[in-house]
Amino acid sequence: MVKAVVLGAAGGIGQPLSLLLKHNPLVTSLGLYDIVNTPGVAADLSHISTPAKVVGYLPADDGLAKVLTGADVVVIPAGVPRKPGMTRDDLFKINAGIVRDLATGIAKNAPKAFVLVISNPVNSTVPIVAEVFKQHGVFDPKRLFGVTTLDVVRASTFVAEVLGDLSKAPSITVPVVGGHSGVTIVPLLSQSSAALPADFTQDARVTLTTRIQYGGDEVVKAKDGAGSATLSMAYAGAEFAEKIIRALRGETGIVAPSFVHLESDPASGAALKKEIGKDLEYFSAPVELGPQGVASIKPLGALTPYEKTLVDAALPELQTNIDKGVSFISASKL
Ligand SMILES: NC(=O)c1ccc[n+]([C@@H]2O[C@H](COP(=O)([O-])OP(=O)(O)OC[C@H]3O[C@@H](n4cnc5c(N)ncnc54)[C@H](O)[C@@H]3O)[C@@H](O)[C@H]2O)c1
Ligand SMILES: O=C(O)C[C@H](O)C(=O)O
Repeated sequence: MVKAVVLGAAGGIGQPLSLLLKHNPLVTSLGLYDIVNTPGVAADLSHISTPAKVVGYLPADDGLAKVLTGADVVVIPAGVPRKPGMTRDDLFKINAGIVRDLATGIAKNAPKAFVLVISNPVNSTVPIVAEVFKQHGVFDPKRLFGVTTLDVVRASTFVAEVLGDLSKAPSITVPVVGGHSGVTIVPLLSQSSAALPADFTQDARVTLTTRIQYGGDEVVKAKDGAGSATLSMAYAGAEFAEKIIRALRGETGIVAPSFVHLESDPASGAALKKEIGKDLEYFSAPVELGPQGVASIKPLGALTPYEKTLVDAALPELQTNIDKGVSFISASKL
């Protein structure tokens, strides 16, 4: 029995993500929460002939507490998306408070749930959730994940495009590490499971790396004011949620990159800090998942000199983003 909950379920990501979770036979109960429209979304999804029982709540009548009760996995895509010209950090002003309030609800009603944060800026919203949990005395770093899967999905697709064969995309894996914004997104193309062409130049590698780093901007620009990636994000979020669900059901050997607290597995987290040469609290790295959440954080492995410069360039911005999330909660009255 697995109860999955989507907070922000009526939004651009929330609706297709809820559809994909309803389609997943491992989900037996699906709770939807938003400040608008969840009864309609829930009624619609509830007619689909798959096992999950669907319920939808609004804030009235303690809806947040009700939807979270019994949750095993909580996915958070609530918050505003970017418009052209904005950075993810520009969303902090609105989304930080939304994520803080939802995290407070989780801390009170589902403190043992696995929490998957999609709301941007992920590099700051994940620390916000952690700090709220700490203030409520329920923080378990193993159970908190920033969802960076869309970067991994993009990297697989773009490498398959370079190889001229999109049918390879589902089987290509490229670790993408660091964080989830601009320069903090670091694709390790040298570790792609499908080798790039032998004549692939350094210029082409830089272009491909930049495309992965700024894939989000490509969508924001194409949507021209109507938001950011929703459908590809729903796909990526559902893929990551399924990995989490399989791990919590006892399946072993599942590895996926995610933005995690480096104390989630102290030994491998300390080794990663040494590898990157900085005492960061959070970093996105390939994580081995287990029934308790983070089982271990994998090393980045051998990097090319170019990839090393990318990691070095990511570190100061990551530190700033993390500090911003942490200070937001230390300055907030919960
Ligand atoms: N991690 C990633 O890779 C990634 C990818 C794409 C988008 N995002 C982020 O996901 C977020 C959502 O994007 P979207 O396109 O779905 O936006 P959207 O505006 O379409 O949907 C957001 C939903 O959140 C709801 N919401 C707002 N405040 C809420 C609250 N307090 N409680 C519950 N629900 C609330 C809104 O009513 C809306 O339905 C944005 O912050 C966006 O930047 C992250
Ligand atoms: O680009 C955005 O603002 C949304 C998301 O983070 C993405 O990578 O598509």
